[in-house]
Amino acid sequence: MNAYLASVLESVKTKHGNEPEFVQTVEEVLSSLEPVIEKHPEYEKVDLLGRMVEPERMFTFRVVWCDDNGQWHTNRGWRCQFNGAIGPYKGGLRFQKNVYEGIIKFLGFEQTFKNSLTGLPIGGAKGGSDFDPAGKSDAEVMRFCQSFMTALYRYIGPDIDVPAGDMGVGGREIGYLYGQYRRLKGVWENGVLTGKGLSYGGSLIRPEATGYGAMYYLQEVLKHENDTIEGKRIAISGYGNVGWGIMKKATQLGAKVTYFAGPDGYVHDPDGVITDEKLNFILEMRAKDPMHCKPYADKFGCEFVAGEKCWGVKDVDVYMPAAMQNDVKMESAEKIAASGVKYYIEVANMPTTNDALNYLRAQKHIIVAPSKAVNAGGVGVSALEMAQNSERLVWTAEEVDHQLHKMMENIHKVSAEAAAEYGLGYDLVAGANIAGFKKVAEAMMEQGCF
Ligand SMILES: NC(=O)C1=CN([C@@H]2O[C@H](COP(=O)(O)OP(=O)(O)OC[C@H]3O[C@@H](n4cnc5c(N)ncnc54)[C@H](O)[C@@H]3O)[C@@H](O)[C@H]2O)C=CC1
Ligand SMILES: O=C(O)CCC(=O)C(=O)O
Repeated sequence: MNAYLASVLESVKTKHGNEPEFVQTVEEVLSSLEPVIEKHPEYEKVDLLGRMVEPERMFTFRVVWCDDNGQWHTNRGWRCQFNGAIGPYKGGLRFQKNVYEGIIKFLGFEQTFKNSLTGLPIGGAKGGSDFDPAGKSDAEVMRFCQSFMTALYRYIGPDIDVPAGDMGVGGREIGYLYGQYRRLKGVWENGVLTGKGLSYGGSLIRPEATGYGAMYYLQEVLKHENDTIEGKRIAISGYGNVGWGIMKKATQLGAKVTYFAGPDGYVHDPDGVITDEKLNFILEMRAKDPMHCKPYADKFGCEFVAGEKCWGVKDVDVYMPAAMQNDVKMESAEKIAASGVKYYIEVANMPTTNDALNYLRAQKHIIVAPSKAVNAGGVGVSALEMAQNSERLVWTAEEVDHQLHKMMENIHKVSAEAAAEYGLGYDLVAGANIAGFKKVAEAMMEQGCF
């Protein structure tokens, strides 16, 4: 690694030794940037990379709420406004027990490059809380969200910072958050949040956008390989918002999800999750209990393998981890490589550890696509929601879907072109990092040092 890159990485490791996920993503991105840094020695002079790995600001706040039994609880909330060089800060909120600064920072860093790849004017941010919505009543979630927004509302706005959903934050939470924002500000500023309900400014297709976008990206990879989507069998992890979108779009395109994994094990449905009955059951199942997918196997008479992941199954054509970070470690990567599968398409944010990712990229028979490109359709449609809110218009589902499709084609194209420009062949991982980096770097260079 070039000396400047190595020194930036070393300093991140020293400063953030207790935030391994953040160190991991920085290492992954920087390891792709060597040829760009060699070509642009001016970046070192202004310490562009040193500035890029430091959030513009990050804050922590107390969130106090009362449960249905009258017991009060104290959680922590965070917002990390990572990089605003190309647009207002933009990125989701994650409510999950294990959330801490390192998770929020890793997600904010990834978001900066992902948002740049969409081609739209949105900077990178992320936020969340160590609050776990699982098992809480609607009233408890509402009180939590109201308290969270009371702490956050001064620091966000349609032209400042626009949160959205991520794990544990869906339409219900966004509704409560927006209600509290409106109550506190006394203005109609629905562009302050995305992923809203349709009755108050949400965009058609936003709930499906990340999964649909991932499938459109997969189609571009298949086209590149002179292959087609028809009949492809897909194994995924996660059956949340993103997994469900993949299942729906796969069915529409003539492919099918035949394996899906949850925290309790994995389901094998050789017929595929393709009927409305099955897709709706998934929605109900996750609303009731996001930790168990076995009820699907019980209901539809499929095989369920408890406590295992589906990485390594042989009768699929595509793997798409769509649950959480570091879901695929070295041991799973070896099984995936041994299965002979050709397409490894990351969907969740950073679903693969760096050693596993590098191992998979080194396999000649596997094409690896990186999450920050593949899942960018979600935030991309969030930006389209912001555009609709600004013009006070509502676009049709066809219009949004069309724009999403074009966006995903373009993300694949610019990533492949960036890799080719630096002599890296069809390396979609490096290509996405370089293409995402270039726009942010140019904007930072033009705006001066701060
Ligand atoms: N919602 C969105 O629009 C976007 C989400 N993402 C990323 O996609 C991933 C999934 O997000 P969502 O579907 O929105 O979240 P979600 O909360 O709706 O669903 C997460 C899913 O992961 C499963 N899961 C949790 N722990 C697991 C474990 N240990 N093993 C296997 N499965 C497990 C849950 O059962 C659930 O099905 C996350 O990494 C998120 O950051 C990325 C871009 C946009
Ligand atoms: O829609 C958004 O603003 C953010 C989506 C998100 O959380 C992500 O891209 O990881």
